[in-house]
Amino acid sequence: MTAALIDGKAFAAGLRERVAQRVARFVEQAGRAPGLAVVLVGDDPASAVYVRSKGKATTAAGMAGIEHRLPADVPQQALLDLVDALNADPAIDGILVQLPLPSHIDEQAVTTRIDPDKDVDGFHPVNAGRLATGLEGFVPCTPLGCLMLLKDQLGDLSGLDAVVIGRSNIVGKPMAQLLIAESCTVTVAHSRTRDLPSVVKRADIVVAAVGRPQMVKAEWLKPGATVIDVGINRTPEGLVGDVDFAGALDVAGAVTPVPGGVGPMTIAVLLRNTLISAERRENVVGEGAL
Ligand SMILES: Nc1nc(=O)c2c([nH]1)NC[C@@H]1CN(c3ccc(C(=O)N[C@@H](CCC(=O)O)C(=O)O)cc3)C=[N+]21
Repeated sequence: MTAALIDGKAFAAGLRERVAQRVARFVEQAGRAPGLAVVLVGDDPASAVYVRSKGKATTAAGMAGIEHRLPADVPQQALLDLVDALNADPAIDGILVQLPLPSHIDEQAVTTRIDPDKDVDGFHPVNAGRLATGLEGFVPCTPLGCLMLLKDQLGDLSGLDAVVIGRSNIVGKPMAQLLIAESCTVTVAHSRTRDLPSVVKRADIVVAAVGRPQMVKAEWLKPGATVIDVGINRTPEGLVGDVDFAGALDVAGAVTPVPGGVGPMTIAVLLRNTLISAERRENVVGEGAL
């Protein structure tokens, strides 16, 4: 084994600590805690687990976490009405509607209903457009967490060859935008990409976000590459990423584990985004780096 392990869990703990310190300053100045509303529709056990750990992390950072649970058969209009109420509530700085939603609900209708300036997930098309054009806005938590790990590991990314595997609106596309903004040469690969191994071979940075267990093989990697594994796949053998982790350890320069890599960063960045939303909404100048 030659690769360094990228300890996302430790980095996320540090970020949560820095957020908590700035939250304390915010509370002094604004006279209230930042508020994050999390909406969970139905009772998918995996979603319930994420929502619970989000709730715990929110409280630990000194923020107010408000959970709304709706039955799986809730009419779409009732969900939209709840979003409207949260948009109008001055104590709420961030709104997260846990995805996926039941199939009778149009996810786009819900995502676009959230006030873009409370959209701490960064899923609203206005925030996607802001990211694409270099305007300030909310950036989706998972790709921003990946970028933080990359910059911590590599410093300046400018000129590096980056391959993003996956083109989702939630991870692949915003990840590519972030890497373009860092002056990487970015390739976005996906299920129709021809000869993925040779595309990956060129990359100094590989971000795997496909949702297929251990799809990215160690032999594809350029020796010394930095590998960020966004995949969280539940298999009979346990939780595994999109990368052949054991193999990558012998080829890569650095690699994120699953669990303990990108996942914890997603929650830490969510708290960061919520704090920044609160500071903007109350005109509080944040002090101390995040
Ligand atoms: N509107 C919305 N925003 C989200 O950000 C969102 C969502 N919907 N729906 C579900 C996915 C999933 N997600 C994760 C968060 C933390 C871990 C995490 O902390 N994982 C740990 C533990 C994994 C485990 O044991 O299950 C790890 O990777 O080490 C994983 C996944 C946020 N999501």
